[in-house]
Formats: sequence, C-alpha cells, structure tokens
Amino acid sequence: MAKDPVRVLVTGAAGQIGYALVPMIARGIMLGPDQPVILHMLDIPPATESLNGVKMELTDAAFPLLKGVVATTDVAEACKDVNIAVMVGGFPRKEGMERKDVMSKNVSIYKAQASALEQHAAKDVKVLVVANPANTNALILKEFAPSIPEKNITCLTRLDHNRALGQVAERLNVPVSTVKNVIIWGNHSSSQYPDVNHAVIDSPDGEKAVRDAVSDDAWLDGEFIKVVQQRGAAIIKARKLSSALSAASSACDHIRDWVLGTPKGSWVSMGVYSDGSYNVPPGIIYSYPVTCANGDWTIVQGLSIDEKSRAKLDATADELVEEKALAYTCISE
Ligand SMILES: NC(=O)C1=CN([C@@H]2O[C@H](COP(=O)(O)OP(=O)(O)OC[C@H]3O[C@@H](n4cnc5c(N)ncnc54)[C@H](O)[C@@H]3O)[C@@H](O)[C@H]2O)C=CC1
Ligand SMILES: O=C([O-])CC(=O)C(=O)O
Repeated sequence: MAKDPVRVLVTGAAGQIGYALVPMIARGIMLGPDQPVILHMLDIPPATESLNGVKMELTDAAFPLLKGVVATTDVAEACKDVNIAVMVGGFPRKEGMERKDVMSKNVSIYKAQASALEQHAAKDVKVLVVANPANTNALILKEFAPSIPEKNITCLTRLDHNRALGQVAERLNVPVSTVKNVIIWGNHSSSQYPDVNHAVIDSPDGEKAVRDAVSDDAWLDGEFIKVVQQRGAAIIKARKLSSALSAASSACDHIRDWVLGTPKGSWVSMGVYSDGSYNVPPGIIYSYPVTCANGDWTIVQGLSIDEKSRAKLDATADELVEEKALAYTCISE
C-alpha cells in the first residue's frame, strides 16, 4: 500500500541551497524512493517571484513522489502540519565575514520561526537547522519552542563529516564509501574538531584504522584538520558563494539517517543538544558521533579521547558557550 505523504518544510527555499535541496527531496533522496512528499517552501516577500519560479520548475520536473507544493511567505502557513523542517533561511556569511557577524540577524529570525513551528507543525516534527550560525540558531529555536522535544532539534554538521570522509578518501585514493566513523566534534565553524582517531576504511582484508592506512600523523593532525575546518571558506573564495550542492546533499543524508537509521557498525555526526556526554557542557547544541534507529539518535559513548583531542573538544565547546551568551545579548537588545 502506498505510504501517506510526509510534509517537508524548507525555509529559504528560493536561495541557493534551497534550489539544490528541493529537487533532491522531491526525488526521494531524503526520505527514500517509496516515500511521497508534500513540499512546503518558505521565503521572504522580496523573494516571492523567485520562489514561484522554483514552484513552477517543480511542476515542470514532474516528480512522481511529489504530491503537493505549498510556496509561501507566510510562516504560519509554511509550518502547518509539517513533519520535517529544514531551516535554511537566513542571512548567509559573505567573503571575509565570521559567523558571529551574522548572529544578530539570525537570532531574531530563529526566535520567530521557533514559535511558528511550535504552534503549527506536527507535534513530533524533526528539525534540522542549516543556516549559520547553525548550532546557535538551533539552540535559539529549541529555547523558543519549548513544546518541541529537545531531541527533535538538531543542526547540520554532516557536511563537515562528509568533507572529512572526502579528504581521507582522496588522500588514500579509495572510494569514499569505504571510509567511515570520522567524527566532527563541536561547532559548525572553524573551531570544530574533525577527528579520525576512530575512523576506519573497509578493505578486502577487513577494516583498517585510518591512522594506519594514511600513516602520516603530521598530515592527519595538521593539514587534514585545517582543510576540513576551512572548507566552507575555501568554497566561498572559489565560488563567491557558499557551499550549496554539498550542503543540500548532506542535509538529505542527515535526515535520511535520522529517520531511516544509520547502517550497522557506523556512525555519523549531528549537532544535538548536549547532555554532558564527553564532559561537554550541557545546554549547547554540540556535534557528536551518533547512531540512529527507530527515528531517534543516540550519542556514541565510550570512545577514548586522548589529551590533544580533549583540548580540541573543549575549545570548540568554549566557542559555543560564548556564542550562546552573544545570542542572548542579541535577544535582549
Ligand atoms: N550548516 C552548514 O553546513 C551550512 C550552512 N550554510 C548556511 O545556510 C544558509 C543558507 O545559505 P544559502 O542558501 O547559500 O543562502 P541564500 O542567501 O542563497 O539563501 C537564503 C534564503 O533565505 C531566505 N531568507 C532570509 N530570511 C528568511 C526568513 N526569515 N525566512 C525564510 N527565508 C528567509 C533568503 O531570502 C534567501 O532566499 C546560510 O546561513 C549559510 O551560511 C551554508 C552551507 C553549509
Ligand atoms: O562557511 C559558510 O558560511 C558556509 C558553510 O557553513 C559551509 O560551507 O560550511
């Protein structure tokens, strides 16, 4: 029997990530090839014409799984009964800007949209915040939507996770699908810690530690970390626009694994509400290694953290605590 359609909200749908993301959702890349969807697309009034253009293209693409499109600038209408909300709308970082520069613009957007989701979305809505500063926008959303379970509010660090997989695969000249269990700890910013200490590659002789396969600790502890941390800025420099196709694809990966589960023996990175695991301060949205099953994520426990890694986990946590304080200053202004 055909499944009931799932309603998926994409905010900022007329923007560049939105334009890459909505066809992926309509093709079943996010929720699977047998899951019909109804797309809810929100943008702001100046983007109305462009949003309608995207809607026209969705019609023209004749996606079999797409059972309806709501394209609107009304946040209440956009949030009505949505099961999944991908929050891409916001003010993007431009060349030379740090994430903190865009904080105040985004705090007010996320506060308002939290209330709309709380009032109008399905009670078990799953929320993924993509817009920067992603962790702190997600935290604001959580604080101002107290009736949405905190487990349902996450932010995107899967792009960083995928970037780390890509760098290791390129270095070893192996298919990216053979690399797994890298970790992005902390903030979706240049303070994040891309950690390969538990990562492995699959080979015909079984699993091999990435550290052994690469056999170049100086590269793994230096250049590799820097490249992943700075990849967003490198893309902006090259394209004069921030990452879009990779962000859209990673957003699909994040929701797909959350809803449908992570493969056995592997984990992914997600920004989730910290419960104090790995001695990270509770009360921030922090990227952890997680496994997913039955629509829930669980932080992978018990991984050994060496001294160098400890300092990096703490540094990115400190930045998030600072961002939280800054966000609260913006709220009270
Ligand atoms: N977490 C991650 O891995 C990544 C995050 N990003 C972030 O994603 C966000 C979107 O990036 P792009 O699509 O490139 O930006 P964009 O500027 O092309 O699109 C943003 C869209 O949001 C809309 N918008 C602005 N305020 C809104 C509001 N209040 N409600 C609904 N829509 C609103 C704009 O009109 C625009 O259409 C940025 O914050 C960017 O920094 C980008 C790449 C990766
Ligand atoms: O750096 C940015 O603003 C865009 C972004 O988040 C990324 O590409 O990781």
